[in-house]
Amino acid sequence: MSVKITYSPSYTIVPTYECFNQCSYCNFRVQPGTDNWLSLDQAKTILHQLDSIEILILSGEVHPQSQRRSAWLQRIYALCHLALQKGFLPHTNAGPLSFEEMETLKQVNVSMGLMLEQLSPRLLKNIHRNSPSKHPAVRLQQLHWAGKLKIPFTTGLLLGIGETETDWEETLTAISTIHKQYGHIQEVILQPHQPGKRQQSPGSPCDDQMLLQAVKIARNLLPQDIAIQIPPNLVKTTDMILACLDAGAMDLGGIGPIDEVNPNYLHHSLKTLTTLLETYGYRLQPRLPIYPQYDNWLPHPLKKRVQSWRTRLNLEITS
Ligand SMILES: O=c1nc2n(C[C@H](O)[C@H](O)[C@H](O)CO)c3cc(O)ccc3cc-2c(=O)[nH]1
Ligand SMILES: C[C@H]1O[C@@H](n2cnc3c(N)ncnc32)[C@H](O)[C@@H]1O
Ligand code: MET
Ligand code: SF4
Repeated sequence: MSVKITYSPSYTIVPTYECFNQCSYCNFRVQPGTDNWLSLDQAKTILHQLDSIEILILSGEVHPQSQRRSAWLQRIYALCHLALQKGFLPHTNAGPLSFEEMETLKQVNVSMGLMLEQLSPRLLKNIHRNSPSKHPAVRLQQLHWAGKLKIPFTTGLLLGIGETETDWEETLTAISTIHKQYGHIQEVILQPHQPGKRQQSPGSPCDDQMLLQAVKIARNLLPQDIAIQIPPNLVKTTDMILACLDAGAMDLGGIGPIDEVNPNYLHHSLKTLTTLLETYGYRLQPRLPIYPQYDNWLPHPLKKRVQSWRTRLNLEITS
């Protein structure tokens, strides 16, 4: 029997690129007030033409004390609601939220996410010196709140931003500890930092060997029920994708037409990935943005939608 590797057929919708943080590696953000937020009409046009399952709502951040914060959250809510109406399954990563904001978005998301990145406070002195929402305590608290609210959650590490292997171990151990308390972490993304054309300072890329080493450490430290995800478009060689799978990564994340975070790195086609994996004894299969063990945590209307997608996917896979 071949080993199953999953990916999520996904499309990324960006409510706004504006962000009050300035992470030095970011290729996504624009200055607050300089872009038009995505309107519901624009979103309708986009959704109309898609054949994905997941809609990843990925946003730049409006300051928590800004007068525009509630309009921003309402827009995100409305976009998720629209995606649900059109039959898609939303997953939001809009940076840190208040407890009430998170509770509100739970009603219209099948899962949510936030990268822990790295817990080390050292990074606040350089790459995160102008990014209040990258404070490790703020991000750890998000993981606790998501657990309390029973939100299936995706988090991860950003690799190659000036941290050490000991920092990885600390961050992974923190994720394990929180998961043991609430049981809500469905997957951990190991995200190799790759420089793009728009970022403030070039930074050095996370090389493939470093990623492989991180996969090995993560598989050893994380509980078995947490999946390890790697982004195939950010790994330089297909040999290294395979090496990461051999080391215990079992998911390739969202695959769609554009990687909004790293637009300079194209995804391989699904056909290429499927054939590559097949050749080496793996089976690439689509999955939903919520892992099955969490279906019972969903508000009733969302649970019904998820279950009908599961039936559809099972029929496709077995036919
Ligand atoms: O669901 C998520 N997808 C993340 N993605 C995935 C991505 O946005 C899309 O799902 C696919 O690339 C779609 O094509 C990232 C991609 C990158 O290149 C760099 C960082 C991320 C981070 C996240 C993330 O935190 N959550
Ligand atoms: C959505 C997530 O994307 C990650 N992120 C932001 N910029 C980059 C980059 N250049 N390379 C890889 N990951 C990045 C951050 O960790 C953020 O939380
Ligand atoms: N701003 C959020 C974060 O950094 C999500 C988008 S990053 C391109 O966590
Ligand atoms: S990585 Fe996220 S938080 Fe940092 S500047 Fe970019 S959009 Fe803002």
